[in-house]
Amino acid sequence: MKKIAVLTSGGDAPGMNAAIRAVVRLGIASGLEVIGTNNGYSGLIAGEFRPLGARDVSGIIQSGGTILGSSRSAEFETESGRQKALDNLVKSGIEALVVIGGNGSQTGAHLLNEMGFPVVGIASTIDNDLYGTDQSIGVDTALNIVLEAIDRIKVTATSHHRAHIVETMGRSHGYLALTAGICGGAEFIVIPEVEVEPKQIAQVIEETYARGKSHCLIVVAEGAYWNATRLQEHFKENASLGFSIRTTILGHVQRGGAPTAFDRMLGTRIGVAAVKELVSGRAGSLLGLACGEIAATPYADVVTNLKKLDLSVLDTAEKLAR
Ligand SMILES: Nc1ncnc2c1ncn2[C@@H]1O[C@H](COP(=O)(O)OP(=O)(O)O)[C@@H](O)[C@H]1O
Ligand SMILES: O=P(O)(O)OC[C@H]1O[C@](O)(COP(=O)(O)O)[C@@H](O)[C@@H]1O
Ligand SMILES: [Mg+2]
Repeated sequence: MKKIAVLTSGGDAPGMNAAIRAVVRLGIASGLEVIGTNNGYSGLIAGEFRPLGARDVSGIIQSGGTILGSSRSAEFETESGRQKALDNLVKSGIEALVVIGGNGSQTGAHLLNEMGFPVVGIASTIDNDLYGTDQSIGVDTALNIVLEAIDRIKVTATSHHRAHIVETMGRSHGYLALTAGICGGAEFIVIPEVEVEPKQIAQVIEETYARGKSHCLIVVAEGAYWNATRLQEHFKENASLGFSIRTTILGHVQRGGAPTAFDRMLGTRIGVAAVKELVSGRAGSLLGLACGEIAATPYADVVTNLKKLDLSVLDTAEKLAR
């Protein structure tokens, strides 16, 4: 193998740049030419390739985002779109592809690999919803950003004896909300995996005040039915509840941070493993973290399994916040 390409796809995640740097530098050290694809699968379909040298990845390990750009490409979800991408790779003499991205991106990567083109994946999404890795690149940084916000919100909530709803990202997975809720001492956590009714939340708030607390923090995942917007509307229309409530939706601020040491290390380790996988002639798998080690999981397993969330901690979290 002489020439490989790398791309970043889906929502950007802090630590993607560390992974790009590792792929480029270890690729070059292994005698490979490394090509960067701009803007994820959109760039692959448009044939937007550029050679990446060691200097092109200087000074990026400490930066959030991705120097390659990212996208969500509806065209790549079609067979004709993937065929265009494959034709561009072959035409450019590229022999293998590294896909840095989340569950959607890795599903696309699997389909490309099934078309006979060697692909390896690097687990990267702040949602931590990707099967085949204990933790994806970007999760640790996003969590720390959420926690900084929660700690600050708690200060003002306490001063004003308020209940405060904080919404985290998490399209359909509650990992960020659950973990941030535990670490931030939330009195109640709302995640897509567990159904709740607003009256349960109202009851928790009332009980929290009755126990002598001067704030009540509710952390909700954006993907839950009762997200911050719905809860805010619901409580506004039921103002007779007798408590004052405020809402903060954290949004994209969670994704744009400088990567923590953990995410720089994770990006570096998985990037190195991806190059080693290709150099050894293997492909068709996702590289991620399993019990502290970097491990490869076949794409066939990655795309047919859902990442599980440990729901037992939800109950414990609420007990610990009493
Ligand atoms: N089922 C699929 N088949 C082919 N490509 C897909 C599929 N799902 C997602 N993709 C591609 O991966 C891109 C990124 O996926 P998305 O779910 O938005 O982000 P992430 O990879 O971060 O989860 C999509 O825009 C699309 O191009
Ligand atoms: O940046 P966008 O396109 O608005 O997408 C927002 C979504 O991306 C995420 O931040 C990350 O999701 P993915 O890793 O699946 O791309 C979700 O938490 C959120 O729902
Ligand atoms: Mg995803």
